[in-house]
Amino acid sequence: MVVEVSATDSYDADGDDDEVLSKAQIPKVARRHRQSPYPLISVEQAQAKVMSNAFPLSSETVKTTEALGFSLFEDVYAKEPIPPFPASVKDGYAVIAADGAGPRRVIGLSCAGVEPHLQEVFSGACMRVNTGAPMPPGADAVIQVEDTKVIVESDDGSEEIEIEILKAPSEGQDIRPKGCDISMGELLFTQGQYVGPSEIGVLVSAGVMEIVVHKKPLVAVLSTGNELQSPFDPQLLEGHIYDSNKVTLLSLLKQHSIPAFDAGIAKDDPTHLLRLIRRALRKADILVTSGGVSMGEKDLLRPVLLTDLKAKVHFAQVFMKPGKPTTFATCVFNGKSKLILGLPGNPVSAVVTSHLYLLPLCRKMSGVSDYHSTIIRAKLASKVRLDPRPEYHRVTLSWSSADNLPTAHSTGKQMSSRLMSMASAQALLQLPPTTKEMPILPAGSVVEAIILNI
Ligand SMILES: Nc1nc2c(c(=O)[nH]1)N[C@H]1C(S)=C(S)[C@@H](COP(=O)(O)OP(=O)(O)OC[C@H]3O[C@@H](n4cnc5c(N)ncnc54)[C@H](O)[C@@H]3O)O[C@H]1N2
Ligand code: MOO
Repeated sequence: MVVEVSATDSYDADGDDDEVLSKAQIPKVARRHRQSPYPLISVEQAQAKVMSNAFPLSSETVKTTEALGFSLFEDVYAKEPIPPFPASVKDGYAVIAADGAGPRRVIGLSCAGVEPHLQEVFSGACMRVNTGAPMPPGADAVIQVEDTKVIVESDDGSEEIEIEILKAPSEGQDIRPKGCDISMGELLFTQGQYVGPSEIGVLVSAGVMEIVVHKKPLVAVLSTGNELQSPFDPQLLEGHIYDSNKVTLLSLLKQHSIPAFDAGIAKDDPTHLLRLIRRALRKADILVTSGGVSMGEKDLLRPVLLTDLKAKVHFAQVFMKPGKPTTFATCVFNGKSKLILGLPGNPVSAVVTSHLYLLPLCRKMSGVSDYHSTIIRAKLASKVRLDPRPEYHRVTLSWSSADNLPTAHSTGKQMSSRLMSMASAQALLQLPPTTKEMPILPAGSVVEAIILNI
């Protein structure tokens, strides 16, 4: 049984890709394997093999404003306190709390965006303040405008001369002291933190305008199969289909801020496949292919990887639906480690396995410490018939405040060719394989669900 083929040799890609010929021996159709020579492993085992082969990449410095989707290479500390000055929380009046309730003379205005007022608030006086404005010296409380009334105004009503405070303020009321959100030098985020929109906001507000991040892996996406036509071809030829996997996978990677490029469509010809793989591996850290990994005589990926690229195939059969023939290999190409995920060609299989293997792998290689997908529990809206393989059933989720768990609604027929089942999906239910005792899960059953797109 072929289980793992050693990759001690490095593949040297010198020479023109257009000249190279595959040496892969493709078995004659009558002599092909009738059973896969690879053991059927669990999803957990497959994930562990993929993750243990993720290799760290180097770091780079980026502008914080352009850091969305990166993860921090090192801990980051605040360069400024937030707020940088004691600030009013309300539109109202800066006062001295000890003066209590009663009349006050209005001596001026401190509004957001001006330098802290030099004029001091003294006993019996107050200063108008806006939300976010610096507190004037002398004042130790803010009284909101709702708790005051005007006693004397200027003739034209454009100035308040005297007001009455209706409720006695307490010291510190409605003031954000300097550094109360974040103090100067405080640890903001530790290394491995994913940089999302709010992290960028925190960093910029604390004066951190550049950060050191992990480089992201570059992914090449390759489709395989003679039946495939580019979406840019004006007319679909007989017996052909549009290559939807490549654009779906490229879009998925884009959605997750992972850099990726189109590596083309390989014909069912080992030499053409090898040429496109070589071209892709010259640049990419990870090569993702779809199709050509099952039991057909045109399933050429593994022979080419093993023979021509001296790759080590870690697994090629996973006990899951969809995604059974998912293949994972590693090789050394031009002296550099490369990871190859051979996803099944069926469109749903390619997307589901991307969520289970490709995205966590990319997150881990991008340095994200929490690279696992989020899993919740959900209740089935209706019964489901279980499959002999553990199934990743596509669902939408709804929430009613009367329930303690979200409800999962199937997206309909779950054939791995029907991408519509994935189109509106918000989660993948992790259904157990069928047993004699339990062929069906009844409505209301609670199952675990992988949340998509977060
Ligand atoms: N004898 C067996 N046959 C099959 C088995 C098996 O265990 N024994 N497994 C089945 C399962 S499960 C899957 S999944 C598929 C996977 O096959 P391949 O990965 O080899 O994919 P292909 O045969 O190349 O294509 C399958 C299907 O997907 C369409 N396809 C392929 N690429 C694209 C693309 N880029 N865009 C859109 N659609 C694509 C292709 O035309 C086929 O219809 O194998 C089963 N067979
Ligand atoms: O495992 Mo295949 O991916 O069912 O269609």
